[in-house]
Amino acid sequence: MSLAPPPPVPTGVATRLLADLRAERAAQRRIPFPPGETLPSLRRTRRFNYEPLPVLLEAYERYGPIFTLRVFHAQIVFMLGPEANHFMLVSHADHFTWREGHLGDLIPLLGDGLLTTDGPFHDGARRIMLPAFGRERVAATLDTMLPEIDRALHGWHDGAALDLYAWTRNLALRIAMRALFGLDPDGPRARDAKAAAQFEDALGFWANDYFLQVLRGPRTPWTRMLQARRRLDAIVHDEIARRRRTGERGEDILSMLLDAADDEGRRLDDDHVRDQVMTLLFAGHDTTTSTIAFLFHELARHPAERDRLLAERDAVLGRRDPTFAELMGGVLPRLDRVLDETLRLFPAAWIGPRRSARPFRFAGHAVPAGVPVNYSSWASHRLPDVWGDPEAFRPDRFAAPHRAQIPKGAYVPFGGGSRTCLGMRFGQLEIKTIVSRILRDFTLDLESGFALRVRQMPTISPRDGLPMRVRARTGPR
Ligand code: HEM
Repeated sequence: MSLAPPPPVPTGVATRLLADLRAERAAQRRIPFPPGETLPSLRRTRRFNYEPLPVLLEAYERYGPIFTLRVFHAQIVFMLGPEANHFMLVSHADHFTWREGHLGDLIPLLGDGLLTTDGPFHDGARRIMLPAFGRERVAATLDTMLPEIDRALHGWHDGAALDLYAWTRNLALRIAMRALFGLDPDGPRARDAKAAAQFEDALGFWANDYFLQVLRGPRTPWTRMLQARRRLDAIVHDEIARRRRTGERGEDILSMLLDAADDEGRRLDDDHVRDQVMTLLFAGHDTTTSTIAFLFHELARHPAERDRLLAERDAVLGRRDPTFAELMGGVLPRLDRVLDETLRLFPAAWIGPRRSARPFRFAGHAVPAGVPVNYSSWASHRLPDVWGDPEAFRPDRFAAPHRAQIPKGAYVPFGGGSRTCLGMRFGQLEIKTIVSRILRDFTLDLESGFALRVRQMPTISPRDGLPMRVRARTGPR
């Protein structure tokens, strides 16, 4: 027995645009939107597309924790700050849907995975998948990560120049291919090596300017994305069929999902397994990669923090690799704080797009049903009335006495409530393992003159990569 899939969502640009406009008009007739900037503006739209953070912070300053901005064609309600995050993620999470929000744009690539579904279908699938992300399962992935990191570090030497973002992206994709799909990029099956490239091709769609994303027809980014999806699907379905036929199973998530069932014996059918694994790849790849790049960017700009981190690593681990318990059990508190602070300044999944499922009130304003409502961890993490000196990189804000003073809902890099990031533990482990392994032998400096620019689609990442210079560490440890 499998879960009944949700109804399809139209993906045509014109259909979606018209549906948005109709929903907006119907909603507005009943309840006016919260105050804000609601007239169409190409300038605002472009600015939001390229630098959303200042746009959101300026609007917060002007209108408070709830406001409306017209971006592209649609009026979008934004809710920022601790109370807003708690409202959307925890206390009133059932007032919002994901599938009808902008995450629905991902359906053509991801299908009906956790990011694009709601209600019993989502909750049932999440229950079936949860054991695959339990402590022991995630701990076992360390055996996949460490050799891959060693392989990727081969060739690093004192003075080498590299794009750390591109390096990490390649490494994280190889880890994901093994840990999620059980595919071996160096194995005898040539198609295993191709899967990563197809996925990158498909993902490239969201890196296009929005105005290019809406184009349809031959040779458009849309068509290229669909072609890459078809090729990737062929590989994944072939692998699912092979595992079903042979009974072969491994430590990877795909293997687990093929046999997983909930208490009532419900299972994921093959299409659903495909959608979920693709969703995990999508949700985990860019987020992890960007976080590592941002972390090394901040360490390079704050040598005193870097030195403290190196001292901790050397004292606890010397030259050996960390264990899962050490990485995840608070034995390396500096590493934990540096990661927390990196995710405060640069929470990769920076926006949580939803649609209101019913009318509600927040902070004295009414919001109609059926309209886009977003929270933003990125903007919430930079509010000056919540975070002292919000632009400064200060890992010690997460040290024990200060951490307790962070208001509930203020810090949400992994979302919150019953839909908190499913891969949080896996992502944290991967990031800490890679960072800690690099720091065993190397430090990294920014190329002189480099100035970080952030790209925001679909997750935030360094727009121009991260050119860095390797310095080999010397001396006993
Ligand atoms: C630093 C790394 C990561 C960050 C910052 C991050 C952040 C997030 C956030 C903020 C959400 C909630 C989005 C919302 O509320 O709209 C989320 C959901 C999710 N993440 Fe992550 N993520 C990371 C790594 C991963 C990894 C490695 C995986 C998978 C292996 C993953 C899988 C998921 C899934 C499946 C969901 C949807 C959960 C649900 O709706 O039930 N994430 N993530």
